[in-house]
Amino acid sequence: MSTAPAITLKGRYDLGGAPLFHADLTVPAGQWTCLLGPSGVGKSTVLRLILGLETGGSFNGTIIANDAAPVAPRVSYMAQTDLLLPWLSVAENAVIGARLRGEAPDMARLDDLLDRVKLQKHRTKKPSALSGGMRQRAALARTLMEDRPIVLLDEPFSALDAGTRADMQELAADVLVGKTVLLVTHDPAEAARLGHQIVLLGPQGCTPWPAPAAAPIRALNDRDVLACQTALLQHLRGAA
Ligand SMILES: Nc1ncnc2c1ncn2[C@@H]1O[C@H](COP(=O)(O)OP(=O)(O)OP(=O)(O)O)[C@@H](O)[C@H]1O
Repeated sequence: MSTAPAITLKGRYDLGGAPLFHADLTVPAGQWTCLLGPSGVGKSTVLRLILGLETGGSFNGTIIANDAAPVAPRVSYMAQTDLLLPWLSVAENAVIGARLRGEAPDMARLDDLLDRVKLQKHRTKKPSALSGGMRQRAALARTLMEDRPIVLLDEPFSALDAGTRADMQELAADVLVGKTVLLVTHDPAEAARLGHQIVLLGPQGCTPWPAPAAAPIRALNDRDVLACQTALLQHLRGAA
């Protein structure tokens, strides 16, 4: 798999004939960038634009990787909705990418990931037999099965209880070392823990927010993490 590139998205996005946001976002190579902002500002749209998916609006600008190769074919994407296929089991859903490409799935990797997302004993169940948090972990396993250099995550831990959320953050940070990751989140604590870079998206553009100095993934009780999440929450409350 190719080296993780940096990605730059620059331009204006219009929805229904009016501008929704201006963006000048650089996602550094091999690092986590956490994107926050009010509901409806366009965070998921940014991910869909990078993927080249339909958004309902129009983008006038550029999305480029610093190695000049196309971005979309190198992306692994976890959407806000789990997009699990209801007729497949947890394990079959997790390897759907390889199956669709006509490749043999890496079964050792699958076993390891199902252990780590705590779904090993549920691997033969269909999505309808899972809780919301279990479904989200199944979708996370499917995303992590794809060994892609660019990973786009749209609120991937939002349905998880607090303890499992912390565990899954640590799993994702471990598995995605060296990848270029763009994480959309509403959780200031998550951004303070995971982000090499934290960016706030507003109608006028992207504003960097200072991340704690230590390298991610940071301890939950790290003093700088706590200070960062508190300041970020205060700012977001003020901006809402
Ligand atoms: N397919 C679509 N067609 C038309 N409008 C859309 C479509 N998808 C999203 N929108 C609109 O685009 C705007 C931005 O949506 P988006 O989902 O990107 O916001 P967001 O910042 O991710 O919100 P949230 O934090 O609530 O998930 C919203 O006004 C939404 O209603």
